Formats: sequence, C-alpha cells, structure tokens
Amino acid sequence: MQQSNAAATAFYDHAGGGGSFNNAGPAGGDAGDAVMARWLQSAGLQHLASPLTSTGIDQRLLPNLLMQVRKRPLNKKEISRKEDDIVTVDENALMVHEPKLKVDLTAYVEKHEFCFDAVLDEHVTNDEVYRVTVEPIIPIIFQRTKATCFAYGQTVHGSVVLLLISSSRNMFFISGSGKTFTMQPLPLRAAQDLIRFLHQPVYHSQRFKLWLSYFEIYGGKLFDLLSDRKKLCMREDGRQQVCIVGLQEFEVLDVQVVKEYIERGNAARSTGSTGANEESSRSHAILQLAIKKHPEIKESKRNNDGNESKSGKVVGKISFIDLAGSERGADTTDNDRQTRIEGAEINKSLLALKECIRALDNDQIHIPFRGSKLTEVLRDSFVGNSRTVMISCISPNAGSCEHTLNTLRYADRVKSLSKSGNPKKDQAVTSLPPSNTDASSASSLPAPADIEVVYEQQQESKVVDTSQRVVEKDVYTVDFDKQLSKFPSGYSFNRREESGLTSGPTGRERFEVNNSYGSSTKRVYSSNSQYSADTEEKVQKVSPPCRKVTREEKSDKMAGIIAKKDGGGSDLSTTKSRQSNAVSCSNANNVGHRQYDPEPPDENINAILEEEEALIAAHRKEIEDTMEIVREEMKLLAKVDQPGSLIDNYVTQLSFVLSRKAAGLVGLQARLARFQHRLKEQEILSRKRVPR
Ligand SMILES: Nc1ncnc2c1ncn2[C@@H]1O[C@H](COP(=O)(O)OP(=O)(O)OP(=O)(O)O)[C@@H](O)[C@H]1O
Repeated sequence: MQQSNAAATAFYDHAGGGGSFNNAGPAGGDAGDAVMARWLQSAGLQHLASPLTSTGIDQRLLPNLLMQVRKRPLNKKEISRKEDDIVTVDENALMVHEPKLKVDLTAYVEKHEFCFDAVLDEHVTNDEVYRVTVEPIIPIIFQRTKATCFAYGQTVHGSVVLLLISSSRNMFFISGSGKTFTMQPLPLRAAQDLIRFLHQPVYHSQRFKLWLSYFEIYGGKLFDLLSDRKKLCMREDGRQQVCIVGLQEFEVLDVQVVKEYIERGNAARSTGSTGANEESSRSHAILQLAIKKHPEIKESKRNNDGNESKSGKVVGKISFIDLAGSERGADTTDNDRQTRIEGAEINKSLLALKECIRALDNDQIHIPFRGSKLTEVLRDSFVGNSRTVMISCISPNAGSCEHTLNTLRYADRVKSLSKSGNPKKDQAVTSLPPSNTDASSASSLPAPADIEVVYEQQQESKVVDTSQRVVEKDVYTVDFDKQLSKFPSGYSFNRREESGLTSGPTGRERFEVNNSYGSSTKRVYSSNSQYSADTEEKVQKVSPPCRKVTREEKSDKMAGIIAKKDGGGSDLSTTKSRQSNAVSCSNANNVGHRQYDPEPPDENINAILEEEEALIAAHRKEIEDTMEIVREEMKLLAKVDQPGSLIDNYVTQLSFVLSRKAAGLVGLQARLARFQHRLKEQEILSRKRVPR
C-alpha cells in the first residue's frame, strides 16, 4: 500500500494547480459583492471591498460538512511496550488491522477500511490541520456564517483494558486520541486570522469586534468556564433564538488574550469543584468566537458593566467543541449510577448531534435540535448559513483498537448519512452515468466548478458475501479533487504565500507530504507488527476495498460523466455495471458489521434528567416560599407582642401560615420520593442490561 497523505496533498495540489475554478472570476459570497468590488476598484477604493471578495472565495463552494480523521503517532510508552501501530493511512482512506483470535487461539488480523474527506496521518502538523479545516472558513464568518468545528474520539484517563494478543494476556494503558492536541491550537489560530480581518478598513469602520466565550456542558447542565464555573441557564426567545443567560463574553483584541482565556477555561474545566480530569472527559467544552457589529455609541453612554457585547449584533460565529470522550458514552452498564447517567447523557448528545448534522445536510425542514443540550446550544450555529468540520481523532495502538473502530464507525455513519456522503439524496449526482465511458468526451467538460463530487451509488448496509466483494473491488470512485476544489485557492498550502490575507505567523512550514509518509508509516507498522511472521493474516474484507483513483483516471471518469450527461441515455449494460459496482467505501464499512451508533437514548434517562432539573427547581422555589413564610411569621410574632393584640387573629393566621408551610414541604417530599423511585428503577434496569 502506498503510504502518502494524498488527501491533504490533493487539497493543496488542486488549489495550487489552478484550473478553471481559479479563473472563475470574482467570486464573492454573492454577485452583489463582486459588483461592489469592481465598482470600488474602478474608483480606486479597492481597499474598502470586503476582504472575502478580494480573496476570490466563494462560500457556496465550501462543503457544508467536512469530515476528517486524524491519527496520532504512537507515544513513547506505547513504543516502549512494543505496541503495534495497527492503523495505516493511504490517501483519503485508512485501514485498521484488528488483532483477533480464532476459537483455536490462532491469531489473525481483521482489516477494516474507511474513507473520509481527508485522513491526516501522524506526520501532519497542527498548522496543517488548521489550514485544511478552519482557515478556509474564517473569511465567511464575516458573511453571516456560523461554523462549528468538532473533535471526536476516545478519551481515557488511566483506564486499563485487557486485550488478548497471540494467546498472551497483555495490559495496555490507553492514552487519549489527540482531541485536545488537535483542538487546542485551532481557536488561537482562528482568532489570529479573525483579528487580522478585523483590522481591514471595511470591518474596522463598521465597528466589528471579536468576542470570546467558553463554557461546558456536563451532565446536561451548562457551566461558564470563564466565570468560576457558574451554572448557566439556556433560554429560547420568541424567535427561537437560543440565549445562554449569564454567559460571560469577553472582547478580544489580540491573540495573547485569547490564549489566556483558553488557559483559564481549561484550568476551570479540569479543576472544577467536583471535577478534575475525570470530569473534563465527560463534558463537552465549547469555545465560541463571535464577530459582532456594534452601533456607534457615544463615549458618555458607553455601557461599562462588561455587557457591551449585548449591544452588538452577531455577524458570524465559530464554535470549537471538544466533545466528551466517545467511549464515555459506553459507561452505561458498569460504574455507579451517576456515571451511568452521565454516560447516557453523552450518548444522547452524540446521537442528537449526528441526527442534526444529517438533517441539516439533507436540507430537512425539521432539525431535531431538542435532542440534547449540546444540539440545543448549537442551534444558532446550525441554522442559516452554517459549516461543520468534524475531526475524528484516533489512536494507532492495538490497545485502542475497539475505541478506534467505534470512533471511525460513528464518523462514517455521520458522513454516509449526509448528502455529500450519500448520492441517493442528490439527484444531480445520481443522474450521472458510470465511469467507464470514453475519455474523448473530455472536450465537452464544463468548468470543474460545475461538477459535483461523484460517488457510485451506495448500497444500504447489508451482509454481502465475500466473493461479491472481490468483484466490487475496483469500483470505488470519488472525485476527490473536485471535492477538494471546493476549497478556495487562496487557502491552499502552495498558494498561501500568494494570498496576502492568509500569510500567518512567520515560520509556518510548508507541507512536505510525499517524502516521508509512504515508508515511515509502513515501517512503523511492519517493524512493530507481531503478526507478519507468526500469525495468519485473515483479510476478512468487512468493507470492500477502496481503490484510490489516479489523477488520469479521475479525468477519464469525469469525461465519461460529462459525456453521459450531455448525451443522455444510459444503456443497460452500464446501468447494470453501475449497480453491481455500487458500493461506496464509506458505507461499505458497515457491511457485515454492526453499525456503530452510541446507544439510543434511554427514555428513562431522559425522564430522570428532566425530573432532576424539576426537583432542584422545586427545592429552590420551596426555599423562597419558606423565606416568605418566615417573614410573615416574624411579622405575626411582632404583632402578637403588641399590647392589645387579638390572640384569635394570631391563631387563625398562624394556622394558615403553617398549613402553607406544610403543603410546600409535602409537595417537595412527594417529588423527592418520585425521583428516588425513578433512580431505583433506572438502577434495576441498567443492571438487567447485558454488559457489552
Ligand atoms: N498528532 C499528534 N502528534 C503528536 N502527539 C500527539 C498527537 N495527538 C496527540 N498527541 C499526544 O498524545 C497525548 C494524548 O493527546 P490528547 O491529550 O490530546 O488526547 P485527548 O483525546 O484529548 O484525551 P484526553 O481528553 O484524555 O486528554 C498527548 O500527550 C498529546 O501530546
């Protein structure tokens, strides 16, 4: 297998390679911008044009959902324990070599192959991750875009798993998969670029400002990480706008301040009152950078209570989300009740997130935001003009194999449910004819910008026999270049120097992808592998092999597609061949396999969480009422002590007050008893569940 990170390379190559996309004329967010840019230019005022217009970025060409996977390198401990690197990366695909044992204890390897928009291997730096994920989105934040960037993957703090390899019992300490490592630099870099944009006259003159907030969702509740972990409430206004009451927002003028806030938030996250690390892996941390447009305010009227942010109108926003460890959602069978409830809450939010991404990507009218606190909070980031980047982080070591597969299956599921991952939902794509058409029709190629990503028709996940899979072997075709071409040229590695706007901090290294990937990844795998000599390798293709398409083949394919598109007509044989070839790499992973979804939300858990909220609210209310009653009692006592007071009045009023007091207490006690009963029920139910 050729080892190269061509997924990333393709991003850069394509954009760097020019092509008609680059010549597509002024590509602002809309035609008006382009007209305005030309008009300003004619008047010698081009510096007032929207920076977006001048970068030639067409936000409509950015994919709505970008799904990437990042593999971290083996860490020192894993190397010293001679753990195997079981993940190999090949362009936009990766293979997990799962060590397994037969019943007779013979070892074998089961391979699982996955394809994503891009797979970033262990040599890819954080700089490069930023460039292919967040950087292209930054300019469109100024054009009313709400973007969301997730990191997803296993988080383990000193957990120990036992794994059987080659008949011997080995113990592995699992490390995190790199979510924090990946996510942490992104907001900083984004802030740096956002601030640079803010300095452009067009934004400066409109009083655009950058605001930062940082909060977490833990056990279905919101806490402000920049305000002593104060509990926050979420409210929806009449226009269904989500508002997090009490969330502190801070204006940021330079990157250093952003860094300090992030550090402060991270510290609060891991050293909270009940917390420490264990807790942080069970919470979703959300850092938001919002661009707001502020009205002109006279100095004398300036609001100095730190709430100036409220006067600004949100123009665009980018949210960075460090999701709770994926395996935490699995903690629903063991551990104490609290852990199980939290695990269920994580499951619920991961499922809800997937459902929302799916619904949005398919332009569904109803988006199930209410599925979880996480999706409710993100509601305004998803509606309207939105972009989502999901980075699934995986560990390479054998000890993490199960978690790695679960992470990849979740990502695969999200992607395959989305429009771009499922051609059935895209008429334009499904109507395209098969690949093996004469390349001579290339002359009729329209501009690449008009061509959609081409996937072969996907089959629903079902068990397909192995011989069939061999036939299906060579048919996976994704015009990845086209997919990548949706990214603007100004935001490529090779071109970035040419784009004045994208010149970041000095010392950003260029991405040398082709020299080290091939050999090194392979070397790591084979040198560490125990399987090659003494184990039988079972290539049980749970997923049909994905073949990476060469550049020439891609253009051949494209030519065929266009020829068919122009010529119309689909003969039986091609239709047939297309159908028999119809397996996408993405969906194929599920063939013969349980699809990985977090456990469906347990209705009981939902009810418990709701009742818990209600109980706490009722308790608060009861205290308020009691205080009111105590005040009345004090007045009563003061009155009765007055000379000439009427004892009958006192008795009647005291009786009334005490009845109210008792009624309040009885009501709260009844609610408490119901809640206790619920907890008991939940405990019994989860104990009945067969442990995984
Ligand atoms: N791509 C990478 N290159 C080099 N080191 C990495 C990479 N990804 C992760 N690491 C290292 O691996 C370790 C675990 O990473 P990280 O803490 O980001 O994991 P995590 O998924 O956030 O887990 P946790 O929530 O438990 O911290 C860290 O020491 C980190 O520096």
